Amino acid sequence: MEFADRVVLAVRAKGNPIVAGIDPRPEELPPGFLDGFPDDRKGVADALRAFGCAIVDVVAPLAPVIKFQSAFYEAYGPEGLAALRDTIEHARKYDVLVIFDGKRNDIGTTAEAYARAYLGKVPVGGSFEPAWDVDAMTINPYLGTDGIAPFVKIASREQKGVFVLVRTSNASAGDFQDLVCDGLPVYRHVANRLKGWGQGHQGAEGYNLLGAVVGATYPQELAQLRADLPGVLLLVPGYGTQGGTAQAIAAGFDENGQGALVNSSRGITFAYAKAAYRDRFKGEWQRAVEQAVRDMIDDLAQNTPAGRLRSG
Ligand SMILES: O=C(O)c1cc(=O)[nH]c(=O)n1[C@@H]1O[C@H](COP(=O)(O)O)[C@@H](O)[C@H]1O
Repeated sequence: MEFADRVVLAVRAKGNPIVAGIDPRPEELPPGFLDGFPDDRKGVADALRAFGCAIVDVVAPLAPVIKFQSAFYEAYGPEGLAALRDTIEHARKYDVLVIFDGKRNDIGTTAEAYARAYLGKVPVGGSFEPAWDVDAMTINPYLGTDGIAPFVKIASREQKGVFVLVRTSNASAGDFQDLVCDGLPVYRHVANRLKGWGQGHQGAEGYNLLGAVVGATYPQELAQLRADLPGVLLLVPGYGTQGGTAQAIAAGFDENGQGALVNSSRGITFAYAKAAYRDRFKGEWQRAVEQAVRDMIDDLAQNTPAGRLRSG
C-alpha cells in the first residue's frame, strides 16, 4: 500500500495524528537509569537502546507514527547507530509507522545513496537488500530539484514517504525561509516546487508520498501552507516543549481532521521530568510517558479538527 494511504489508515485506526518523537538525551534519562550500564560509550548507547525500546512499548500501541531523531544516536558513534537500528527493529514489531529524522540531502547522485540507504535497497553480493528500511524520512530541499528527485523515485518504487523541510519550527527559521523573492517568501517557493516534485504520486486516500515539514510554532505560515498544499501531508513538529499549542496547529488539518501529523519528542519521551507527572507517578516513568501521550491525544481531539477522527 502507498505510504500516504498507510498514514491515513493508521491515523484513522488509532484515532489520533500523533508522531511520538524519540530523541533520547542521556542526561535526561530517568534517575538511576544509566547506573545499570557500563560507564563507557557503548554503555551509554546500550542505555539509549533499552530506554528507546521501553518508550516504543508505551507509545506504539497509542500513536500511529514514531519518529527517531538520528542525531542523538549518531552522537554515540557506531554504537549509537547500532542502538538506533535495534530500536527501529523493535518498533517494527508493532503496528506503527517509522520516520527516520536525519534531514538528509546532497547532490543528486549522493542523494540517491541516501534514498537507497533509508528507503530503498543496496547491492549486496548478487542481490539487493534493505539497509535501514524505515517508512519515511525527512530531507532538506536546499540543493533543489536534482537533490529531491532520487528520494521521490525510490520512495515511489518502495511505497515509502519523504517529508521536505518547508517552514521549520526553530527561532531562525525565517533567516532564509522568509526572504522574499519574486513576490513570495522562499518557503512558499519551496511549497510550490514540492507540488511539482510530488506530481503523479497521490495515493487512493488523496495524499501524496511527498509531505512537508511545517513547524507548529508559526500558525499563520501553517495555515497558509495548508491552503497552498492540498493533498500534501504536513509533518508538524514544535508542539509542547517548543511552545506550539493545539490551537495553533488546528489550521494544519483538512476538513476531515486528516492531513497533519503532529510531533512531540521531549514532551513525551521525558514526560516524567515534568512536575505534574513526576508528582503523580513518582518513579513510574513509563506511566508518565503514557499519560503524556493520552493528554496530547485529548488536547488535539478537543482543540483541532483531529477530534473528528474520534467521532468517526
Ligand atoms: O524535521 C523535523 O522533525 C523537525 C523540523 C522542524 O522544523 N522542527 C523540529 O523540531 N523538528 C524535529 O522535531 C523534534 C522536536 O522535538 P521536541 O521539541 O522535543 O518536541 C526534533 O527531533 C526536531 O529535530
